[in-house]
Amino acid sequence: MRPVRALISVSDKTGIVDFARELSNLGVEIISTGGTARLLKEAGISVREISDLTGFPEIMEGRVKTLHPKVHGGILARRDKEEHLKAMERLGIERIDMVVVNLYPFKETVKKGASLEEIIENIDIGGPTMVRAAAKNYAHVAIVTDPSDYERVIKELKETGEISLKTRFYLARKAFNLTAHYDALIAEFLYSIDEEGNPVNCREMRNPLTITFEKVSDLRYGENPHQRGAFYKEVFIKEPCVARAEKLHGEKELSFNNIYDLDASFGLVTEFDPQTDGIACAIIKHANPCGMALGKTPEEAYEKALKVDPVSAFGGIIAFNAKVTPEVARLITERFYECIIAPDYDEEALEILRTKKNLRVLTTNGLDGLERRGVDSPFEYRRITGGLLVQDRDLITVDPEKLKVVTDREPTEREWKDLLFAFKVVKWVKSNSVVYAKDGVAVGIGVGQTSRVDSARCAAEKAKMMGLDLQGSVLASEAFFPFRDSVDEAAKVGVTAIIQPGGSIRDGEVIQAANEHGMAMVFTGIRHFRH
Ligand SMILES: NC(=O)c1ncn([C@@H]2O[C@H](COP(=O)(O)O)[C@@H](O)[C@H]2O)c1NC=O
Repeated sequence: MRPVRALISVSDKTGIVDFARELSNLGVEIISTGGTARLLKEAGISVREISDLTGFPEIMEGRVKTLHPKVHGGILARRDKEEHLKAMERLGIERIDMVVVNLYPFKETVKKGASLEEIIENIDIGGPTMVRAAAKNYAHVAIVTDPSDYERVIKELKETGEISLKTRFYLARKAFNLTAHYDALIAEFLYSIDEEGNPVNCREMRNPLTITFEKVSDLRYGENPHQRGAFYKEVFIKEPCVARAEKLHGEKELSFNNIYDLDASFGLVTEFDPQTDGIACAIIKHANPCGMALGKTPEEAYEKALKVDPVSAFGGIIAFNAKVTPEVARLITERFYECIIAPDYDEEALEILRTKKNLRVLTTNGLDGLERRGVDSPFEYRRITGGLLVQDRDLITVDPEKLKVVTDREPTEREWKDLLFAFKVVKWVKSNSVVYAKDGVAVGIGVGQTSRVDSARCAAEKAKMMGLDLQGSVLASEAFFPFRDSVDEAAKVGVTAIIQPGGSIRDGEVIQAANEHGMAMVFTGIRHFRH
């Protein structure tokens, strides 16, 4: 296809002057809208105003400028159909062979926190209509939506005098991907507010579901080297998180597994408020913590976390809920870790960490309070073959007022502290999970066994191997105990208090076991399965 006429209407004017000049020099007539036409004319390019083509002025502050049969007839006409060509001739419709459009900056307008009125005005109507029309008619028309394609188009035109079907198809696919993304963003925004523009705190599980993401980068591979991988992020996410994190050091790219583990590590440490709960350090392997502790300083939290399982910690991911200090940075560089993530770093700490070539250092540039988490990203998505499971993120926190002591004995103050700590940690351990805790350290972490009692046994075994004493520890279970066996196991190693959701038909038996062992037991009424 050799283009005779191009319609140019762009919001992002990057590179448009050079592109239009090249087209014009190649003999293509340029038609353009308001601001674009002005810019091109100022650059000395010969431009015909859209109103000259339509015979109709731009109206309603630009709400209607290209929405006209003379525009859409010129784009949509099939050049291989007699009837279409006759209609063009009869109605004086001129062919438009190339459409160069990019859309009103809806995303940017939302992101800058503009008023609802301004956001609505930035929903482009004329642009997507032309983009879709031209993309539909890719057999005859070229649709250019991305400034990074200008060079390719000009090169092809100069070399062959035409834009090939292959290129037109490439451009058309890209164009529909753009309008789909654009409309998905509009829908996403509208589902996040009420009719007056106030944020809604519970979003609908809509049908159909259109979700859209922006590509952050390609990855070297997926979970395994034979799987391809890429990393995408939500467009409107403001919450400090891994998807928005900034890499401060480390040449090596983050891998698929690194990103997944970083997410688990940051999720776990941000369960804890550094001001009220203390400084949290988590060491993660394969999305499970192999070390987790609270401390008064990052170095104290780190040293305690490391003791939980220094063998597994090798090559792990470390996270903090507070600023990384030079003291802890020094300790970290003594061992091999893949990545570290924290809300902030001391300058000197960064310098120390930078001496480790392969360590990737990430910052989330801050920390949201728990109450803000999930506001702009409320859902969790899990793919199954041929489908998608959607659920609210597991953001519930235990309300101490609603906890129920079910045993004869109440937990002591020290036990209470550890119980609440352990229940937050166990939420981030793959089910079936149990966590033994003592003085703010997860001294035994029972990960992902198919029976709860196995998790309890494995964690106790491991603690023993690591020389950690479970005497006087507490135990948290992410789901109820179906039998009394785990309670008996816990008693054997010296557990004195247990926290669990409750709700089993054998709760009576389980409570009786706890009473027999002189333990305190607390029901949360909240289950935290994690698959
Ligand atoms: N209303 C219309 O008919 C219309 N036609 C094109 N636009 C958009 O107007 C923008 C360009 O405007 P200008 O050339 O005035 O700077 C482009 O992003 C284009 O997608 C329109 N704007 C919005 O719907």
